[in-house]
Amino acid sequence: KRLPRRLRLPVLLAALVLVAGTAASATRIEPGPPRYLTDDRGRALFLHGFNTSGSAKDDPEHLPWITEDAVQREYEETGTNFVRFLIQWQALEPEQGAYDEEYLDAVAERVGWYADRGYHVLLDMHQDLYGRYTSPEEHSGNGAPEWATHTDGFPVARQDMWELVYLEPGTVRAFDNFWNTTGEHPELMESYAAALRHVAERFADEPAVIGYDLMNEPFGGSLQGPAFEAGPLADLYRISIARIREADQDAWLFVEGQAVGVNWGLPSALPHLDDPRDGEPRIVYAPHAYPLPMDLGEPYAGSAKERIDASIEQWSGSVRTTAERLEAPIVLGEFGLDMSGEGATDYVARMLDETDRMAAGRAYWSNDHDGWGPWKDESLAPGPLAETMNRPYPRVVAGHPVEIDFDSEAPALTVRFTEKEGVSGPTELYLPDTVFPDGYDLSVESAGSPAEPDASEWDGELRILSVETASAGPGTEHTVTVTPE
Ligand SMILES: CN(C)c1ccc(C(=O)NC[C@H]2N[C@H](CO)[C@@H](O)[C@@H]2O)cc1
Repeated sequence: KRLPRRLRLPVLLAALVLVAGTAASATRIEPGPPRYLTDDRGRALFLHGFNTSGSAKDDPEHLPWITEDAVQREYEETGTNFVRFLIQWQALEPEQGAYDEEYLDAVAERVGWYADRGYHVLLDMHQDLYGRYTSPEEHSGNGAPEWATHTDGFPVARQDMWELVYLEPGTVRAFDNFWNTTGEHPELMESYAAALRHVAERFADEPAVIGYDLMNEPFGGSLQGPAFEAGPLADLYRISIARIREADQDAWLFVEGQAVGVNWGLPSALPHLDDPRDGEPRIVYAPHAYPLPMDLGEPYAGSAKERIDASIEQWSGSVRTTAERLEAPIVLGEFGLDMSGEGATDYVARMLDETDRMAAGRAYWSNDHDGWGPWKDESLAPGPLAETMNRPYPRVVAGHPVEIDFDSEAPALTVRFTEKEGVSGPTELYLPDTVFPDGYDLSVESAGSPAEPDASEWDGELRILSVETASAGPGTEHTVTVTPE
């Protein structure tokens, strides 16, 4: 992903031209009351996992490399509870109106591997470069099927840097036809939404499928910034939400702003999206984070580290602004880097701290064998990323979360929450053996005074500590702190 030096300025200028309409002062708001996903007992749900997987883009069956053994190993080495699982429109609907049920069977088999291990699965309708039919062979274009790809004869040239294929005339035209910016293809967005409904029909009764990421890294073609995000992108989301809700009233629906500019930290102009379901809305804001200095090849170290930290601060403020507008919880859908770079594990830990502070979920990009992932090689020997992701975190919190903090120096995991009516069950904490090799010490405070938990239980196999705090009435603040014995 490192940009050749000679390409850095033109790429930056090209991308900034594209996002000119997006630029807006990223007003940082004070951390507001975090919104969060909830489980079937009303507990706040925290998602911690990987994207699975980039390899699906080039796989002839459009499936990720993962095996059931690898899912088991992932839990053993990282304690994750979440997977952003890539699916593709071209595999789902290779011919218009004809869905490939064998593909969905294969997806369901893999969902089962995660379900059997207590994972939450987000099915990500993935695209890069619109699809296979708009990108030269060596670029991993994926997403739209051939029948939905209309380049109108405009060229798509090979590029030294895959991202630049987005700017090719044929790619831009394919997107302009999809968004109906050309006025020539009003049917494509409806077809896309119908495909999402078909997936929802298939998994509506699979409790492990927590929801759907409606489109990966949307690109507006010749329409960029607010005109795109508040225009056809919001329209696609409204149509897709309506179609999915015809099949599934309970899935969480994850929406992204455009990738360009927003991945770097500029605010998204995505508008509030209504959810027609009965009960609380279940829309999730799912941004990606790729700080621009790192996209331009800077390591998270030395003089660049301060600039990257400032970029993360801007990103965090922009994300909060957008999530507040959407009245939605936040799940960071992608963050990642080449783990061979200087400061790589520090960057991952920084993003895990940031999402803890935001009460946000996160999925690292990705679990591939490409130098970015957690495995040293195909033997699934864990590398430095696995060790960094294998970190204490709350899987569920029995109330309204106020603070999630893992202090790696102490070390200590602190979870603070206010008691809420309608919530049942314990707070569940994942405690890796690397931090708690000889057990743990648990302390509980309720309304500021030491308290005894009603119950606590340790599952040594899954390394999960369940803590039942004694009820002291709605609004009471409870603090659970765990330190190594
Ligand atoms: C010019 N455009 C539209 C553009 C440029 C760069 C990215 C990108 O790096 N994305 C970050 C990662 N996300 C994808 C998978 O979703 C990975 O392939 C990228 O590394 C996206 C879009």
